[in-house]
Amino acid sequence: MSLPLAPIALPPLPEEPGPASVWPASTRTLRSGGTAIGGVPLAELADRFGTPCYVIDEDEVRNRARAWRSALPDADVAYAGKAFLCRAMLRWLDEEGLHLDVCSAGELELAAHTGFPADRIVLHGNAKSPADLATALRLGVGRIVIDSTGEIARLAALVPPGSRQRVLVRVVPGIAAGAHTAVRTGVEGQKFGLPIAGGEAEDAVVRVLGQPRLELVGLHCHLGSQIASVDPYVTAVRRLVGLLSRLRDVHGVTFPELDLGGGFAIPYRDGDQALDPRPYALRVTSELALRCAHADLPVPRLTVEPGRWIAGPAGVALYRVLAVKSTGDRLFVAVDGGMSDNPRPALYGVRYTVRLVGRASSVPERTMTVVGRHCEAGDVLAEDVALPGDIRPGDVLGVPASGAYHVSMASAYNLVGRPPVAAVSEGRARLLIRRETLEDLRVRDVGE
Ligand SMILES: Cc1ncc(COP(=O)(O)O)c(C=O)c1O
Ligand SMILES: N[C@@H](CCCC[NH3+])C(=O)O
Repeated sequence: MSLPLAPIALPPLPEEPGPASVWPASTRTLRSGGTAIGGVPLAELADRFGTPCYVIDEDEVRNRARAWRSALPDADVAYAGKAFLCRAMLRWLDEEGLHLDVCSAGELELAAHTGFPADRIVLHGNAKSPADLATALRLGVGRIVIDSTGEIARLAALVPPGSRQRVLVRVVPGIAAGAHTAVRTGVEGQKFGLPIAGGEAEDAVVRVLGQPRLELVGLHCHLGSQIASVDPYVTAVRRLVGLLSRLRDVHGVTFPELDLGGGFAIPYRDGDQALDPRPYALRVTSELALRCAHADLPVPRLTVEPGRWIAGPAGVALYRVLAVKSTGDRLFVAVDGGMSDNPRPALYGVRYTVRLVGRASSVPERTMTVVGRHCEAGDVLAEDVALPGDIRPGDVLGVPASGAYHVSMASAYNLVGRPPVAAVSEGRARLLIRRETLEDLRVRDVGE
């Protein structure tokens, strides 16, 4: 078991934050020409665990969790488990003092199983099942986020007599932010939350206040994902404080908490914009203090919910080249994974970085497209990337920024089996999640 690391000292904030790297901070180029992470050569990991394989740098996860905690020492930092969850990850987050955002009974049960404190868990979901709500109440989660009006009485009826469940109401502030329409949740016309503009948010607050078994502790909003600018969050603070002010004026209530969700951008390729927690913290907390002072409201305790920002840059996907093919004017490098372990290029058109990580090459680079092994022409992992011209079957390729929304969104497409996850730290590697075997897939098939 590794001990918690000493708190990292963050360097003073530069005027203009420099570009963030797409590789974990522990990445080194070895004398052999290969690449190591957490002190472990990636080629060694590919041999030991097979490919495709996901590698997660424990110290990178811990340092990124600490970056948010030290940027916002008076706030709660709730890691969004949907980005990537497993028992070891939960332990690291618990040791780093984070809270946890879950959106299903499955994520909740896993957290409970590892002993993650239930009062530090917040349950989300636009369509929570009876099992989600029952599990949340049985385990005693700290907060449940109300996402629709119909959910209010349904939840209240499940709360045992004599107790109260703390809840937040998720509101839609009418702010378009995020890298793709599929991940923009701050605007009206999508399935999450209750709009401020249409009055649905205020109506829900009034209904929750009418339920003695629910304790409304504040508002929640989540604008979307891959947001690189602090501006939309500052606008969200203004709109949410505007609603808080109205709720106090009209209904005589004030709340102790405000949850601004996550969505903080990371780079996938050199030059991509990333969100830095320090300017976020500075601008969001000063805007909140200012707006609350103007409205004569108590300043609520802030919660943020980073998922991708903590897990994404800590993960590297490893693939082995199976085929190299030139057709027309295009050069394709086909690897042994693809859209079943990384659906993100197909879903959102995301562009990734790829590096030859197992050996050196002095052959000049050529532009090629790295594709997966699945039965779709759209199974492209990285379009038009520069790789050494002598790439050949057997080579190991590494794809950084793969720690969030890959393994957690992996599928059984073509029955290839989901990849394993190995953790690296201080020169050691250990398996966290084993590969899904053909036997695992077969045992679910119980009919004739
Ligand atoms: C409610 C909520 N909080 C937090 C997150 C985490 O988002 P991200 O991983 O982009 O930080 C999500 C997913 O977008 C979400 O739906
Ligand atoms: N799954 C998305 C983002 C949505 C996050 C959950 N609300 C991604 O891969 O980027």
